Amino acid sequence: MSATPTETPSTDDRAIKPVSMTGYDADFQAFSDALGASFTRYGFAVIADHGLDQQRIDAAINDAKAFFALPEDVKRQYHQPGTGGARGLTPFGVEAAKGAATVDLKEFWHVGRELPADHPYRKYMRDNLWPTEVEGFQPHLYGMFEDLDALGRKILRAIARYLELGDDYFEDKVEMGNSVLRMLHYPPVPADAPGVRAGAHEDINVITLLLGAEEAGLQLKEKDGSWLDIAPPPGALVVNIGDMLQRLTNHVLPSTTHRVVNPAPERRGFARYSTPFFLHFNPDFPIETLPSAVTPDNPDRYAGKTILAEDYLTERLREIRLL
Ligand SMILES: O=C(O)CCC(=O)C(=O)O
Ligand SMILES: [Fe+2]
Repeated sequence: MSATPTETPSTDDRAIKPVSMTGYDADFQAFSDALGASFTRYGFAVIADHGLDQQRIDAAINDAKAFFALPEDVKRQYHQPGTGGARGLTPFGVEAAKGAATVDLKEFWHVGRELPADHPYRKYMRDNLWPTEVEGFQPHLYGMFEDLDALGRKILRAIARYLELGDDYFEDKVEMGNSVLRMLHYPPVPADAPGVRAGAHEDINVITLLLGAEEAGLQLKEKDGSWLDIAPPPGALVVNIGDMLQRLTNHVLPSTTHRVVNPAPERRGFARYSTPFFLHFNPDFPIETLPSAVTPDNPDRYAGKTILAEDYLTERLREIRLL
């Protein structure tokens, strides 16, 4: 059916409706119900009024842009091949979606948690790398890591409420999580570019908090196989469920396939910058199906398959060519 001139072609009645973070303090139960309903339906939610300090975010994003603008040989000093891409730069043309024939059209920088000198998790987490070429990079990017870590934990309280687990269920399971902030750069796309900016994939972690998706391209896969534009309003936060939480909840909360397609011809000359924060469990957390998520209609899909978060992560990084 073709659109009549009075219709707005981009309006899709399947579109995700934003949930305002102001509801978190005003009516936590209603906020948690709305968020949980969005995750159950899409595996995604769009959060308006997230309350993050915009100046701190802008400072970090500007530093990332300055880093990506450096010469390739300077940037490559911060690439550590064979280490899972956990810290520093992963250059253009390395990461590919699981099973994909072509690589993604992106480069990215990873920041992880800073640990005290003698912390037992040091055996799982590497030290951060910090480029000396961009002044302020370290405090700005680590500030953004901490802000998103704190917001992610708040959002997990709402997810715990929705799942009737006790609001602080996730607290001690993620407090030293192996989370990473990914500063992503998708360079301008030539008219004949093969592949897509990011191939269809699911996120590995617990939840992902994504800023910067207002530059078009992000789509989620509906159950009928069609692709739905996510198109958040400017400044909104996109949150999605990752495979670890899907597994813990026996797929009650789905980890939905998503991708970033190349833009329309008039936007192909523009770079895209986005910043997912992949919130992870503590590395030694055993992911074991929640008893409350097992019902006669939804029998345990992972009976006898308890796996440590760290082992699950390693398995998945191999699949996406980062290990
Ligand atoms: O760039 C985006 O909007 C999404 C990126 C993404 O899905 C990812 O890096 O896992
Ligand atoms: Fe993703």
